[in-house]
Amino acid sequence: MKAHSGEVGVFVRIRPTANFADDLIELNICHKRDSRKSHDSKKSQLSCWSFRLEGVLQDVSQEEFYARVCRRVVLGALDGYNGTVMCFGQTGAGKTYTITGSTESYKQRGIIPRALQEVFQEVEKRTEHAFSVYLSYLEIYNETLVDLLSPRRCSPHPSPHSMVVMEEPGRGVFIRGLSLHLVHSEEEALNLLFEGEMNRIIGSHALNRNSSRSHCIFTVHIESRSRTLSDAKYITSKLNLVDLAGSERLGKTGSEGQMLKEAVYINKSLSFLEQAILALADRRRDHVPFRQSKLTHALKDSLGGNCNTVLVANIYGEAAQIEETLSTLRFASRMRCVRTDPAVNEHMDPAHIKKLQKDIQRLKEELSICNKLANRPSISYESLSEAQLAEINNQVQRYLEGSLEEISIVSINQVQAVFAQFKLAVQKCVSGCFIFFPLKYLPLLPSSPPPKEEAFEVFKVGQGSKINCILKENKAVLLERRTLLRKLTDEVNAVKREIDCTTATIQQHKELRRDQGTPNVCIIKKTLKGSGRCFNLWIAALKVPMKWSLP
Ligand SMILES: Nc1ncnc2c1ncn2[C@@H]1O[C@H](COP(=O)(O)OP(=O)(O)OP(=O)(O)O)[C@@H](O)[C@H]1O
Repeated sequence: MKAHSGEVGVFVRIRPTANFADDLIELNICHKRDSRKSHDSKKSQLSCWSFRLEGVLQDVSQEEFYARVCRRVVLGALDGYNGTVMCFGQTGAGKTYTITGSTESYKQRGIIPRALQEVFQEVEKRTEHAFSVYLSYLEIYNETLVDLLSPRRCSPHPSPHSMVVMEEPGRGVFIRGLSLHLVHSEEEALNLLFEGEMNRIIGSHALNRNSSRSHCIFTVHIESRSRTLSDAKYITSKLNLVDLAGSERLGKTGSEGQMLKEAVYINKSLSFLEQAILALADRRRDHVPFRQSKLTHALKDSLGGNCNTVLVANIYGEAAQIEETLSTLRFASRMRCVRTDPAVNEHMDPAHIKKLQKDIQRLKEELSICNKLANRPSISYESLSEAQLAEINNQVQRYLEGSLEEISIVSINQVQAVFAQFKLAVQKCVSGCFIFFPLKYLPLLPSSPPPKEEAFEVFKVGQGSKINCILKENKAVLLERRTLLRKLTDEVNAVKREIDCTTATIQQHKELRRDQGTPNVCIIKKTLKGSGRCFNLWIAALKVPMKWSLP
């Protein structure tokens, strides 16, 4: 169901009477602008008032009333929106009849039993969700909080003072000490409603034989969890059905003694309610006096805010009650100015969160054992702080600009952050946003694949710079060795030439000596070193006489 944001829904219900004051009360359904016009034109005539309301219901059945005014609030509560239906008006005008209904016939049952029926019918229909429904029934009598469903009610010393209106962030307003009752069916819920009704304080005066002497808040607390999604989210809502005590003119009701005291309390708390509504309706005011009375404090988050709120103004249609009717309608039109902004009450299940946290811890431990076994240095899996993210972004930016050679990475999350930044930079570039890329980094862009040689050059000055250095060093060593080898070859060739000459000379001597005597021969060992290797050359030479010379 879509939430109705904006104003509080305000409806008027007229108690049936044979003496409807047609000459005093005119029921008009006007276009908004026309209605304002008529209001302005009648300002000067003090005896005429015009009120703009969402609907006026006269002689409507309980069924039609529920369908037109309450159904959307009840269905909203099943969707997770808080809802409030509140009956306000003069004593005897039909508030209890509207909220609870008459026990005379099933047809005359009021909003509460119909809402309970609707809730359990919907619970049956919405099989994809598991619903929990709890009920509470609070009475505020002479500024005292009373639990109408308290299990301790029958005890000889029930303690009404142990209940307190509390506020907690995330929980809103609640009554500490008020009993909550889990109910599984409409029947169980109705039994509790009747039990609470029996405990209400009723008095009798001239205008109402069964006058409620207190304010009553019947609350249906709904919690729903998805059966199909196993997530930690769940929604809650409160449906408040409020039967306010009736305002009364003491002269008319003739209240005395205890009844008079009750009437004073009732009128005072209703006046505080009016003050709170005035403040809520005035957008310039930032303080709303909710704590002036138990009633306003208990209803703090049920009068506007994130709640679907409906006010039913119960009035008499008789001339004798015209003053009270005017006062009720004034309150109703003020209530219309209260802004609402209904929102679903979504929560995270603390037990589920705890379980997930435990799972994460266990997985981290397993991962750390795996890393140890795989001889990997300790890798951090912690998520990055704002400062760490900013540092990574800065490094990526400098890397892209060419002022940083390497991005230091020590964790998996940093790798992800770096990739995310690269992706962002590429996306910006592709989508036409200006970003500075030096020429050598352009090959990073998928839209312009570089030639191999160019890519190698980029590699040599970038990531491959170390390898390039080693390559250069090795080249220098090889060059040095080549020079040495050339020198050695020259030497060997010279020696060889020497040997050839010597051999030729020996040959000549041999031929000469063949007739003269024995030759003088020895072995010369010559060692040459070069390029880290030893070249041993064994050279046979002849010791020639000093007088011997090369040709
Ligand atoms: N719309 C209605 N149709 C039939 N009977 C009604 C209607 N409204 C009120 N009544 C009857 O009028 C009488 C007074 O109504 P009810 O007790 O609901 O008034 P009330 O506003 O709750 O008064 P109080 O503030 O004193 O408790 C009851 O007998 C009730 O049945």
